[in-house]
This record gives sequence, C-alpha cells and structure tokens, in this order.
Amino acid sequence: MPLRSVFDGGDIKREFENAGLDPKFVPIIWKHVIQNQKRNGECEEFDWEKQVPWLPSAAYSLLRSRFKKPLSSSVHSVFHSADNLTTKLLIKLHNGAFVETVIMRYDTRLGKYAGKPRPGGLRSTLCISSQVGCKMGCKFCATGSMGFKSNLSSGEIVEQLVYASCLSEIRNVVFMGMGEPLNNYSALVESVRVMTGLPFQLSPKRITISTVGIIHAINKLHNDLPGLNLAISLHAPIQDIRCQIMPAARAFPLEKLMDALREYQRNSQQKILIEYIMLDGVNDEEQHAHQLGKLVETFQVVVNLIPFNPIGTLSQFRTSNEQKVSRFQKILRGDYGIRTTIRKQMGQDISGACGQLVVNQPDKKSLGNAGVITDIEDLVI
Ligand SMILES: C[S@@+](CC[C@H](N)C(=O)[O-])C[C@H]1O[C@@H](n2cnc3c(N)ncnc32)[C@H](O)[C@@H]1O
Ligand code: SF4
Repeated sequence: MPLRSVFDGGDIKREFENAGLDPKFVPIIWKHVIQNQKRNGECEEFDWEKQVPWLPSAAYSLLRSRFKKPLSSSVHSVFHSADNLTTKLLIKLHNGAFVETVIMRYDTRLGKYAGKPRPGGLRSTLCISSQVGCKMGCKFCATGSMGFKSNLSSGEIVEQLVYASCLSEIRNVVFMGMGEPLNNYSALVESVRVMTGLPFQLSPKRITISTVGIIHAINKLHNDLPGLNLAISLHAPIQDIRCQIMPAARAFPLEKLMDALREYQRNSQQKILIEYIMLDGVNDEEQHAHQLGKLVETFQVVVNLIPFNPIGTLSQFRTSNEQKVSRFQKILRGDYGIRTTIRKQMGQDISGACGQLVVNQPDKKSLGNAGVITDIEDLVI
C-alpha cells in the first residue's frame, strides 16, 4: 500500500530498514522536502532524484514506489490578521476533511508581550490540531460540538509544522488546536519525536501538550516523551462543576486526575500549566478561586486564566468580566502564592481560535468569529 506522508516518521524509517537502507537518510529527505516546499510550494509530481540529491538508487526506487508526492495534506487557504501577528492555515487532509493550524507571532522588539524589549525580533508559536472533531464534548468548545470525525496521522500533524515553517520561524508548538491529543496517542508521540529530531530540532521544552486529562495516557506520557510541557484543561476546582461543563470528567474524576498529575510531576520534575476558562457565574466566584488555590497549592504550577471565547449559538456561556478575572488572579497569587497569568487575545479579525472552530466547509462563513487566544509568555513555563 502506498504511504501517505513522508513525515510519518516511524513508517518511512521502517521501510528504509526493510529495504536494507540506512534510516539516517530520512531526516536528509525531510530537509530537502521542506526546502522544496519553501521554494516551490505544492507540487503535483515530485522529482525525487532532482529534489533530494545524493541518495543511493535503491532509496529512489523506494521513494518513487511509495510516494507520488511527499506531503499528504495541502494548504487550502491562508488568513492573515490585520496586524500580521496571527496567521491561520486551513489545511485539507487526504480524506477531504479540514483542520486548521494557527501561527502566533510575538514581536519581542516591541516588548509587547515580554514587558521589556529584547533582541531577536519575531518569535512564533504554532497551535496544532491532532484530530478532526473531538469526542470529549466540552460544553464551551466548538470542536467538541462536532463530535469525533477522525484522527490525524503523525505525518499530518508534522505537515502543519512544515507549512507553518514556510511562513515563519516556529519556536514553540502547542497542541491546542482541534482535538484531544492524548486520544490520538501513538500519532502524537510519533509526531513529537519527528519534531524534536533533525531537521526540525524543536526543544521538547518548547512543545506543550494540552489535554482534558486522559489519566491512562498521562501516566505514560513522561516515559514516552520526556521533557515536554503538560497543560491541563482543568476549568473547575471541584468534580461537580467539572462534570457540568466537561462530560469527560465523569470518566476521569478530579481526584484521580490530581493523583496522576502528582505522579507525573514527581517523575518529570516539571511545572504543569493549569488552564482555566473563566465562565460567568459558573466557575468564577471567589470561593472557586479558593478551592482552586487549595487544590493546586502543593503542586508546581502556573495557572492560566482564559477569557471564554464566544462560539455563537453553540454554547450558553459568557465570559467573566475583567474585575472578576483580576479578583480571581489576586486570590490565587496573594493567598496561595500561585503564579497566575491571564491569557491575551490575538487575531480576532481572521476568525480563528485554537480549537474553537467547527470546520465543515472551507468558506468564510463556516469559520465562525472566535479570536485566537493564547499568550506565549504563559505557555513557555
Ligand atoms: C481546544 S483545546 C485542544 C486541546 C485539548 N483537547 C484540551 O482540551 O486541552 C485547547 C484549549 O482551548 C480551550 N477552549 C476550548 N473552547 C474554548 C472557548 N470557547 N474559549 C476559550 N478557550 C477554549 C480548551 O479548554 C483548551 O484549554
Ligand atoms: S476543549 Fe479539548 S477536549 Fe474539550 S471538546 Fe474541545 S478539543 Fe475536545
């Protein structure tokens, strides 16, 4: 059977080994494919001999027989925000489904997000999708309302980085786009291994996996992918509220989740990012801040308070007002000494947000009007 993406790292390396070829050729192939993508963009037919020189002839026969072209997905459309700090790519997968990936640029020269000017210019974070739709059904999330459609292959996950790298130098990757990455575990692991190896060489410290809290996967994550950042979509300090807004909390109870996080932290010795959407009248009262403070005060965490992004008629929630958010932050900081940040909004004018889209058709109407909300300073912990 023909392989779909040259970036399905495990598959192509296995093929090379089976053919008696050194798998060390594979990263060289990736480097040339990326260079070609940057220079020429999409291609109908790929001339392996021309585009990837100096391989043994057996490698060319293998590549020709397995791949008509190296990438399995394609970029359908690109949207830039007016300030040019956010770019959204709508990507068509081999099965005809669409996902999106969002580039967020932070101008460190302006010191806009860093507080003070630093050399280096633009740094970019890429928000990546791991699934089409999601079965976890969180009540505040547009992707959840789609239900689960399909998993991305590891190659399709990496291809988002390939396309984004053609537009910006990507320094950080966050799995905060469509889908629950830990529900597509083997593709996640494989894709991160490719991203951290040659030629991408992203530091694991610059990759963040955001999860609703799939306990059995968290238990093996540190072994499979040491050194990554883990972000937990907690969103409520007690099991009752969590179940109301996140049905998955019934299968992964808060108490057991906290036990798993404690174990994760003991093994990894790393800070955990706690994501907390501020929902008016649901989880944003002072008592909730105290409950959250008590729940996480013995952990090494950074709490990131997230303004709820409206998702049209799909949800009954409203975001908390600024006073409530800053009161919440004050309690966590002042009473519990917990580093607590508030996520900033970016790119609202291009109708894109990490994981908040229901992508049915690639027309502008279907893209909703949610804004990208994320803040690199909060994500790199
Ligand atoms: C879409 S999820 C994808 C990763 C993973 N499934 C998770 O839930 O952590 C990324 C982040 O976006 C948040 N999110 C989802 N819908 C949102 C909304 N309407 N407003 C703000 N944040 C939202 C999630 O809670 C999560 O923290
Ligand atoms: S917030 Fe994450 S886990 Fe929940 S439905 Fe959306 S993508 Fe799935």
